[in-house]
Amino acid sequence: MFGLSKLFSSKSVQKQPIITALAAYRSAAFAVGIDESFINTITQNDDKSLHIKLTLPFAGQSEMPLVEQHVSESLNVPVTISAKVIIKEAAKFKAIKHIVLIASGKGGVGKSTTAVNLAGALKNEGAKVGILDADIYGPSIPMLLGLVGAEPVTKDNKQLQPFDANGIKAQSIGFLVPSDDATVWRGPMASGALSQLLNETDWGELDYLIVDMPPGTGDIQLTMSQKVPASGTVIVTTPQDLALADAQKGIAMFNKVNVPVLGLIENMSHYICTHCGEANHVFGKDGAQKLAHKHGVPVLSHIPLAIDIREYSEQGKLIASDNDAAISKTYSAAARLIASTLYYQQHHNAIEIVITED
Ligand SMILES: Nc1ncnc2c1ncn2[C@@H]1O[C@H](COP(=O)(O)OP(=O)(O)OP(=O)(O)O)[C@@H](O)[C@H]1O
Repeated sequence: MFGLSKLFSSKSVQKQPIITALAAYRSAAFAVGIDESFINTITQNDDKSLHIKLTLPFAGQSEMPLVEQHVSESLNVPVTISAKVIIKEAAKFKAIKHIVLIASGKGGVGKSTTAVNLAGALKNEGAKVGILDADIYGPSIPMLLGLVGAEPVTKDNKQLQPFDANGIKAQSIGFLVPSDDATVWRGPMASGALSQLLNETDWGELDYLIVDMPPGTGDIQLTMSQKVPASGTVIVTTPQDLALADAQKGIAMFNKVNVPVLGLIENMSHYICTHCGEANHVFGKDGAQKLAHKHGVPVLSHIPLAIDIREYSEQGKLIASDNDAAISKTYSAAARLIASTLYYQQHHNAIEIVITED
């Protein structure tokens, strides 16, 4: 994409070893390495140390310290990397590049908690992010983002202004409709309200809009999924058999309406004992993995059952945005993987996924 000569500020820099080292980097999100086309400039300092500027086509900034370490060890010189995220794909809806549905087969598995924290993590990865709470049965995003009591504001009496929750643009069906009314909703009504919120909110430019869907796989969820031009869905489940059986119905529903299932997130996957540090599989083990394998989709993350997650949520704070909280790394890794999957889904020639029996 760039003329190679333009990449290097000094003619004496050996280009190929740097390109090779970047290409050889491997992680879940950068499964095929850092492509040459991501390189913006490379500068060599007097002391031979290198500074590499990258433009990432998906949200993945926080992985750069690991890339620095890898390239530095490969070349045996100190390396610093700065990266900005520019998603070049065409917007799929207004100025929104990707809409990602966060769904669950049944209620109470931690879908909304996961949705807001993924939004926070995507923002930390350098992306412009919004969240739309479409859970008509119990819109909890305002509470999770500390926006309880906020009143929606319109611009020129036409467009609804999204709320700003620490840089995340947020909108909720709960601001418009009292949740008690949801019990009498039908599919067309719910999907109409969702379309209205999507259309009439002044989202501006967004890289990722996370939609917190109502739990379940009935008529309402089906109609809503058909209405949204989604790039993909993430299904949240717990390891319990019942939740997994419902998650399976979720996969079937999204297959039916041709929304790609990006993967499963196993929430409340295990509990780390605060005394001995051992992982206890309170609700069962490997269930999501088996389900994922059966349907040829990945497990994007195993999020532990953690008191911190609940406590932050109750205070309207995002644990994923607190770099000091160990769990934030789990949400970041999941967010990078979702962003990378969305990118490679469109640039699929670049990657070949082989699923083996072991
Ligand atoms: N990993 C976790 N560790 C501890 N508590 C969690 C975790 N995930 C979610 N919770 C807690 O579980 C409860 C249910 O979570 P949440 O509201 O996100 O579920 P949900 O699937 O969106 O529910 P609903 O389907 O009713 O909308 C909340 O009290 C939340 O704080």
